[in-house]
Amino acid sequence: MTIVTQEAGAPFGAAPPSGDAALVTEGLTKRFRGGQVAVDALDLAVPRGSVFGFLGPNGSGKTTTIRMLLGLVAPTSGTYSVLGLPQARALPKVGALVEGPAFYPYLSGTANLARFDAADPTAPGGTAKRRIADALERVGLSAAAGKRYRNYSLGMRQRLAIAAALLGPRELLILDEPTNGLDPQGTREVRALVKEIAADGTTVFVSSHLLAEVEQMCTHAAIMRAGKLVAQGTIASLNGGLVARVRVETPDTADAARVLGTLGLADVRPSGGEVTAELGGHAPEAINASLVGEGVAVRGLAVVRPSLEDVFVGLTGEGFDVDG
Ligand SMILES: Nc1ncnc2c1ncn2[C@@H]1O[C@H](COP(=O)(O)OP(=O)(O)OP(=O)(O)O)[C@@H](O)[C@H]1O
Repeated sequence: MTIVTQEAGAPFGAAPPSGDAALVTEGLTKRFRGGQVAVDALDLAVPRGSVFGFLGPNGSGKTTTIRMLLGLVAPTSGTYSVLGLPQARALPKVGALVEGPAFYPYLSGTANLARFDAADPTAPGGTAKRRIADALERVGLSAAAGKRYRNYSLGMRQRLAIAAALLGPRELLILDEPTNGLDPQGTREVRALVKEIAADGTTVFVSSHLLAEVEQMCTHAAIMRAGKLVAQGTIASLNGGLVARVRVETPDTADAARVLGTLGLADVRPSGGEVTAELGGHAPEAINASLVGEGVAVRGLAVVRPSLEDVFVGLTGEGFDVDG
């Protein structure tokens, strides 16, 4: 699906090439009445087969972007393409979870999905039973299929919501903050499920305000701040812009700094009780052996790898504040 919109008076642009991308946006912008720009000239490219983390503090424009991609909100300007198909053909191949579906507490998982399926005009009625059983199986709820929804744990409830998004063969699954409000167990269940779904070949586009979650669950990420894209790419490439450092805890900071310098480590920085330096290609155990061999009292030695939070801070000069 390729949707092209225009600013008043502006010419229509060409649809972006979708190539091997599940989602592409070019200059996608949403300005709400009252003038607030929720999404500002967003250029996204989501490769097929990726688990793509759409990361940003609350209020950074994630939900608005997802609503535009699903045709729920009209963009002010810009273009987007879903699975490289016309909208009517793309949407049946897209499962989405935006604001959890309302389930009936006194109905079973199966009965809830049946109601959900019956409300979808694009779902073929004759295969409903099979598709519901398959969806429940896919999210690991077959054994609890006959249990009432109100007796489900938080994780089971969210897995049922994801099952509702998987009631047909999907090439793309879009999940808006799927772990929000879950307990730690439910969060683990949903993260594991996302990985399983992706392993089956479905592209997963998942929004989150949790850096660590995206780092653990995703192959790629885009980082948003105040409606604008800050960075996107593979998790490794995003982190790769920053280098790993070694941190040595020692009372002998001057000696430790000298040894690290002799070994050829760059950017050696001694400060109260510790010395840090760029790890480069050095093996931490070799660094430790050299320090100890030179009589440095090593109390601790750690390799500090850059996180997405460091990337965000490096690019924006701000902390990643989840409250936006
Ligand atoms: N219908 C609307 N009318 C006016 N402003 C809106 C509307 N919907 C969202 N906004 C504003 O647009 C900005 C982006 O909101 P959005 O919900 O897309 O962000 P988000 O990153 O998904 O955050 P959250 O995780 O809190 O939902 C916010 O400042 C929000 O207040």
